[in-house]
Amino acid sequence: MAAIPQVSLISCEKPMPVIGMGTSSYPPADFETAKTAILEAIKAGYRHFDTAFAYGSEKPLGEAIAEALRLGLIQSRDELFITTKLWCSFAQRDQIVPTCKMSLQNLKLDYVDLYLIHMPLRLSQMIQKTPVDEEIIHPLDVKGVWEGMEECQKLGLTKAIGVSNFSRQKLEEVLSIAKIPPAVNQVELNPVWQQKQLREFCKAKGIHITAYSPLGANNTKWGDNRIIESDVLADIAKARGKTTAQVALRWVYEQEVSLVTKSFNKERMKENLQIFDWSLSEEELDKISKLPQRKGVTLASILGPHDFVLQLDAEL
Ligand SMILES: NC(=O)C1=CN([C@@H]2O[C@H](COP(=O)(O)OP(=O)(O)OC[C@H]3O[C@@H](n4cnc5c(N)ncnc54)[C@H](OP(=O)(O)O)[C@@H]3O)[C@@H](O)[C@H]2O)C=CC1
Ligand SMILES: O=C[C@H](O)[C@@H](O)[C@@H](O)[C@H](O)C(=O)O
Repeated sequence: MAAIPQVSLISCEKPMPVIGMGTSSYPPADFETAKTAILEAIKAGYRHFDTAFAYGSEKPLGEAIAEALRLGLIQSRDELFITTKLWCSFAQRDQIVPTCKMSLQNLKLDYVDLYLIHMPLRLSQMIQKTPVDEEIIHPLDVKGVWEGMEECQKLGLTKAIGVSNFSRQKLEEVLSIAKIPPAVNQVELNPVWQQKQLREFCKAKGIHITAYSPLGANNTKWGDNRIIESDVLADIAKARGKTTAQVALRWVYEQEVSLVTKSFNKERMKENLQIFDWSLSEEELDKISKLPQRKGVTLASILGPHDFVLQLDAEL
């Protein structure tokens, strides 16, 4: 297998592997299934894992890391790059540090590598299911919450801090008050939602983009099958002796972003790593650039079609 390239992030000493294993599964995986899949991913060569308080995957990830150390698959936790996210129900100045510590406890770690604000909004209740009632959705106190994130980094609870699902407008708000600028914005990015403008803005500001749902989150309740069923991608794949998924992931990587993709299937997780020893031709890139564009994963599809949420989606 070709080595996995790494990227450096601003305000962070540790480089990030450009491909990470997602851990948000649908339907939600039970503890053992998630832990076993994560261990398989470590065996397959993944060193970057993306979790979130909201996914319920912090505990199985923590257990898988402990087991990987016991088995000698890795010598030290430092060999891994672990990202987790602040859930919207804790998005208040005084709750950020305790919430980060709670995630560390779930993960059985002393620090994470990257801590992200999951979404640019606050929920005034803890939720067990989505969609949520409109009354509990509130604007984010960007200044207070970002100060809390900065405190997490200063305390050494995380090596880097960033955001997720932030539009250009929301990033500008953060940049206007930040002492530590966001290292990463994790957003949906794939051949059918290419995010050209956001990519240009982030590049100019030194904010690294990580693509989520690079395969369009097929077979989940938040995604669709436009990528996996794309004839254009399938034709390129056939001509190159690759799979449609590999063509999509390679295209994402060639946009100078990193990506997190989820597979709990042993063969597919290996397949998804085979994208670093070949490249797409100009002609293939051109065909992909002409694919019809539509956002697949909307905050409204997760939280409900409430005005405030629809407004956030429209900016993204
Ligand atoms: N910050 C945010 O708001 C969000 C972050 N994320 C993060 O990004 C990660 C990845 O995104 P996600 O939404 O899961 O979607 P992906 O685009 O990674 O797609 C995952 C789906 O594709 C299937 N799949 C994986 N590999 C292949 C393949 N080679 N061929 C065919 N099908 C394949 C998986 O099934 P199988 O497991 O059976 O292989 C799964 O159903 C998440 O797990 C999460 O960590 C995702 C959404 C939002
Ligand atoms: O209810 C749906 C799920 O929580 C889903 O929205 C998340 O897992 C999403 O992929 C995310 O990362 O935010």
